[in-house]
Amino acid sequence: MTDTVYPAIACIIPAAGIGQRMQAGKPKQYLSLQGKTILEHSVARLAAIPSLGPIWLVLAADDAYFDATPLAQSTVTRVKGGAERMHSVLNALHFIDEHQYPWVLVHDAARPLVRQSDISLLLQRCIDTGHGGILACRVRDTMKRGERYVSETVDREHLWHALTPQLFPTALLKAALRDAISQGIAVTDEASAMEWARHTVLLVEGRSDNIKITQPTDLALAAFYLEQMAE
Ligand SMILES: Nc1ccn([C@@H]2O[C@H](COP(=O)(O)OP(=O)(O)OP(=O)(O)O)[C@@H](O)[C@H]2O)c(=O)n1
Ligand SMILES: C[C@](O)(CO)[C@H](O)COP(=O)(O)O
Repeated sequence: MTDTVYPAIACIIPAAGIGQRMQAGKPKQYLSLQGKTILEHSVARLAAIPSLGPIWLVLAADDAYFDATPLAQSTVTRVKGGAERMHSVLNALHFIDEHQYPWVLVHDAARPLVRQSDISLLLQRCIDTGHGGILACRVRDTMKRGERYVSETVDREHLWHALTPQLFPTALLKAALRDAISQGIAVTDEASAMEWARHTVLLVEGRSDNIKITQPTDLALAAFYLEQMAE
């Protein structure tokens, strides 16, 4: 990390999901990866970066696991989650003063493998340009549209997988997320709200091993990637 001086950046980690697709019997952010919970890994990735400010951790109102993790003794601020990810992020934004923290970074608890080098690149590109942005990786497979049959092959030339972290000016994200949600816009990530509000969103190419733990096979893949990182 260079000694670049950045404006104060608040961090939000949405961790209030139930991990239904993981079928693990507990929220996937509390599954173990090399002896630590996925949540601990994701928090540690952000906490290791000096340029990032305090963390607002969004937990389910009925979370029954957090207090048993070492994070219960950490300095993270807990916020109550909402019905969907977008509500959880907006709940956290309500506690973040945009004058104190002009930028906010949002990172999924379910993405424990993000590299500091990728986060540093995102910070640099966004703060240097003044535009918010997202880590993303290019689509490498041929993309099809359809259900039971192919209806279309989609040109993948300019297609990306949106990842996290996603980094935006706090005031702009607050307004965009609030307005998009109130108008029923489908918001699956922060960038969707910012695009809807017609703000520029930078695409910052990141590593494809910054996977989101979503389905059962992802845990073994994450363990493999983590071992590769240690070497
Ligand atoms: N109401 C919600 C839903 C999701 N998340 C968080 O948003 C991130 C990405 O969401 P996803 O991968 O969909 O997690 P889940 O919603 O738990 O997964 P599923 O859809 O399989 O239940 C996760 O860290 C999850 O904990 C959240 O904070 N609040
Ligand atoms: C935010 C995100 O991780 C970007 O790819 C993704 O949109 C989360 O989607 P999910 O359905 O909530 O997992």
